Amino acid sequence: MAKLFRAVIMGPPGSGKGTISKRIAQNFGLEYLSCAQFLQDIAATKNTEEGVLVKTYIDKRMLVPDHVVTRLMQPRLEQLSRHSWLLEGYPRTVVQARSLNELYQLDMVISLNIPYSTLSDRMSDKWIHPASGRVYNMTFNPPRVKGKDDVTGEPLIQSEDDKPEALMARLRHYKDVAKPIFDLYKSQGILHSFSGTDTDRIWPYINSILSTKLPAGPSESRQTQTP
Ligand SMILES: Nc1nc2c(ncn2[C@@H]2O[C@H](COP(=O)(O)OP(=O)(O)O)[C@@H](O)[C@H]2O)c(=O)[nH]1
Ligand SMILES: Nc1ncnc2c1ncn2[C@@H]1O[C@H](COP(=O)(O)OP(=O)(O)O)[C@@H](O)[C@H]1O
Repeated sequence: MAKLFRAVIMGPPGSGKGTISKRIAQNFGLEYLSCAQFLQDIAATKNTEEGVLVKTYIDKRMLVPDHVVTRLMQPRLEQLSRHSWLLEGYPRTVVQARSLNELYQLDMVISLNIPYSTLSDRMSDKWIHPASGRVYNMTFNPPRVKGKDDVTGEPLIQSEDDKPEALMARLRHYKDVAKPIFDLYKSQGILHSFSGTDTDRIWPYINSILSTKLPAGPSESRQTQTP
């Protein structure tokens, strides 16, 4: 069996992690696991102490404590142990990064470096379908019918979190928390940063570097969600 590939994608909110992850998963047949989606699914479906705890943090827009996320992620990653994967939104703290390092040797960490003004413009154009987490952008990937989710036809909303002051605070937080994670991955020689204002311009660089490490594959990809 070919060596399995382990990758992580990082970037501030709105930097295009989800958009690029889907392209990577489609082109290279990796399993793509969004930690936020995974936690949201647990909060929505698991009526356990852990599910309720996770929901409390998500509702308060606070990071779920490291030991809880790590405990939940470990068995999920175990399920994917025979696949190559791409993680989005995990690790989010250096403690999570160290826990992940103890379990897996990462091959590549992709960091998206997008200017604030671009993030802010994107957010003002961003609409979401709250029930599914599907994300639209009125210029980049508009819904088929204005203001309606493509799958359910339900109304789309704009999130309070994406308004300018909230975005600035989230960005500041991201920078503080991500810095030691970058230092760690830099010291391992696996950090690759991509800068720019357009996903479509960054994508060819990511695609070409991944092509040197991975065979382009018939897609076994799907976004992996709840266990
Ligand atoms: N205008 C524009 N919007 C983009 C671009 N790339 C992604 N988006 C949109 O920006 C928003 C954030 O992208 P997403 O992939 O969800 O970023 P994430 O928060 O890092 O996962 C979404 O509404 C995307 O459709 C781009 O190059 N240009
Ligand atoms: N790696 C993680 N560690 C802790 N909490 C997380 C992690 N990833 C996601 N979350 C939780 O999921 C929520 C939604 O995550 P996300 O969609 O990335 O939005 P945000 O950019 O507002 O954090 C976060 O507010 C947090 O409660």
